[in-house]
Amino acid sequence: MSLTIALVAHDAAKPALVEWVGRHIGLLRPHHLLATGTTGARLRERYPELRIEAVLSGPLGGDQQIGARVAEGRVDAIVFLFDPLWAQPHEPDVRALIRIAALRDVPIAVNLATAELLAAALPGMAARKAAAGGPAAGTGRP
Ligand SMILES: O=C(CO)COP(=O)(O)O
Repeated sequence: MSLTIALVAHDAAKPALVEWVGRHIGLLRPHHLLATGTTGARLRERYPELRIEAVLSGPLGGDQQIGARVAEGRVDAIVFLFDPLWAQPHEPDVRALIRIAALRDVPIAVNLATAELLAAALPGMAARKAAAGGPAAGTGRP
């Protein structure tokens, strides 16, 4: 069963996310990829073969849109490479996305080291979701 994986990166981290997707493209291809606007555009441009659903750009509400799906249990994993060196105008939205992922127990990788671990875990997550016949994550409570 396919997973829904949200991909989000602040500008300084977009190249790293684009490379991460390229390294794991075979693993990612069967899954539903969801991205904030500019991240999604960057990924589509580089990997036109991937189907990527893009929501609004982060500063225009894209983080909130993804957060709403997390709240609804419709996102299985998130890679969110935020910029740890620069404050964002939509900082409350950034915090809200991380918070709702923590609350709903959805795996969220906020750096490349964790994104690599997440990539390695994807096949197992997909198998568990298939066995459960439903969301692999997002249904738990801390
Ligand atoms: O700002 C973001 C996440 O907080 C990312 O948004 P973009 O992908 O539109 O740049």
